[in-house]
Amino acid sequence: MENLKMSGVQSKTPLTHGIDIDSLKREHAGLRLHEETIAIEVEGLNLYYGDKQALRNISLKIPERKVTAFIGPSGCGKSTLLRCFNRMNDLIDGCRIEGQIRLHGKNIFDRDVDVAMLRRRVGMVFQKPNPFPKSIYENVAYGMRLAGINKKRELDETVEWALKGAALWDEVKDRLDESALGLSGGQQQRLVIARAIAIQPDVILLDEPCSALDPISTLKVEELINELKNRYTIVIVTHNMQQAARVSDYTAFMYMGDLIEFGDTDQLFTKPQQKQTEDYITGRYG
Ligand SMILES: Nc1ncnc2c1ncn2[C@@H]1O[C@H](COP(=O)(O)OP(=O)(O)OP(=O)(O)O)[C@@H](O)[C@H]1O
Repeated sequence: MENLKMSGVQSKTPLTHGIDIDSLKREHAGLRLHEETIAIEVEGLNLYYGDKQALRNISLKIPERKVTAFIGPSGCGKSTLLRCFNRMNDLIDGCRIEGQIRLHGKNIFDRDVDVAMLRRRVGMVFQKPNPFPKSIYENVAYGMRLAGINKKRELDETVEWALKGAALWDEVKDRLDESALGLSGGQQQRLVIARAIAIQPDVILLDEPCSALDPISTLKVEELINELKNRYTIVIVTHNMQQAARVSDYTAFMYMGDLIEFGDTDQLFTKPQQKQTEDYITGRYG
């Protein structure tokens, strides 16, 4: 397995966080990272906010059309790493990055990369649903309009397709002209996901997408993630280890800016290779 440091835990330890991985419906047992097609390859990534180093020599490969979760205690750098993938950190004063991130082989930090285009290919959904104060329809059509698509039929078709893809169509098809702000939090989050997929990205970044949602909405978004991975590469930051175990194929455990362990989710939760990973998933810290 790539990127695993091989010292550490010898035997399986009972997991006190109650993650009963065997009882989860795992369609993806027996995944092998070295057999995957890689969508994003991170190599020797260091990131500094001013003098403070937030990411240390991170290297990992994110497989295409799978769900990869980043877990770890608060402040370990999960969101920072996620934000690198569509260069959102470019917007932060004093942020400096070394190393490479290749999206399908092309370094996203190369001078000739069009950042607006990169962000179309690598969409992002945040913790708090952030629909625009526009109609449901216009929220989903927004990215297409920005791309110069104005034909009503094309817009109608894509809006319907994206809302269906985000498992929201049935709930909103009779109120497309109403304000998106009138939707529930869970519906708003699925709307934001519909807005992201309407422009047909390659990758969807989800930064704690369920932390502001109730359990039923969370379940719907998790089901949606499971469906979307047939078409998109998904990277999710989550505080919730049960959620990482439920939705992801691969998991990266980070601690204080370091990538401690990365591998098949089942393996990481049941047979962690590193003592720090074991301590975290058994609730000894974090
Ligand atoms: N814009 C910023 N300017 C300066 N420091 C920052 C900035 N954003 C994050 N940091 C620092 O970088 C480190 C990593 O933060 P980051 O938000 O990536 O962690 P995280 O693992 O996502 O945390 P959480 O789970 O609490 O969201 C932290 O020490 C944080 O204080």
